[in-house]
Amino acid sequence: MTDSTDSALIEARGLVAGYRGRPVLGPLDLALGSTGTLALVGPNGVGKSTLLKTLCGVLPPLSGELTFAAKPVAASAVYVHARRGLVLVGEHRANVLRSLTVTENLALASAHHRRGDFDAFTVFPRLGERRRQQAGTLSGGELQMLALAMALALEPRCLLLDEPSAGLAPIVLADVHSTLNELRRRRLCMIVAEQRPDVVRGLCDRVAIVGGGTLGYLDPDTDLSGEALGAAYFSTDHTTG
Ligand SMILES: Nc1ncnc2c1ncn2[C@@H]1O[C@H](COP(=O)(O)OP(=O)(O)OP(=O)(O)O)[C@@H](O)[C@H]1O
Repeated sequence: MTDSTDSALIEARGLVAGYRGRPVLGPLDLALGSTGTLALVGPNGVGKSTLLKTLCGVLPPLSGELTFAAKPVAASAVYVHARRGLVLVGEHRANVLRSLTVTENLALASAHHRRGDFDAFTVFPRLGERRRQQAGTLSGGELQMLALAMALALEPRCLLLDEPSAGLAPIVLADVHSTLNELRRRRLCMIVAEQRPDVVRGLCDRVAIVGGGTLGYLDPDTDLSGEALGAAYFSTDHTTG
């Protein structure tokens, strides 16, 4: 189930994640190649966000080793990791500055843009229609699109997404889902944390249930509907992957 560690873009060994010395998750191992996609599913409070924040260097690990592109991920500001291509879109879209317009937010993100050929308004035409609107007045779906567009402007090598479905109506969610599918087709490395397994169905080549302080890997063809997921959770070998 584990990608070859030789080619791992992001790799954790004996990683323990938590806050102020108190573990939430771990020790766990994780290795994902440069075109790998991994879904982390599980209910509220099991540690999905904690793991994403730790993997992207926002939250220092309590112990263990963590590398990105074969270099240690040291605790430092988000932009330092983003410059290396490790980009988190957090649950509360904190990368979006609410008092700035859509265009201004995209300009800020593009200031770090390496190639300059990412056109947010082609990928998200709806954002083009709202370009002069203050981000704080966007709908939940539009805000999610802006957060995603700003992350993509950084040309990530690995994109970490926390609850992309949060607060979205089904029709907007379909848009976000098709964007994520397109990113997968372009072979972007992604880790997507979701409470809703239906959101990640077909999106990732590996699926791990987060629970009991570690990850339990599932067959990607596993039925991820509610009851089946519960059964899988209890039958899964929660060993490291
Ligand atoms: N800043 C923090 N300080 C201390 N404990 C925290 C902090 N943030 C989260 N926790 C705790 O860590 C545990 C895991 O929370 P986390 O947000 O990672 O779970 P989650 O699986 O992402 O849940 P959700 O789906 O609700 O976002 C919870 O018990 C939570 O209370």
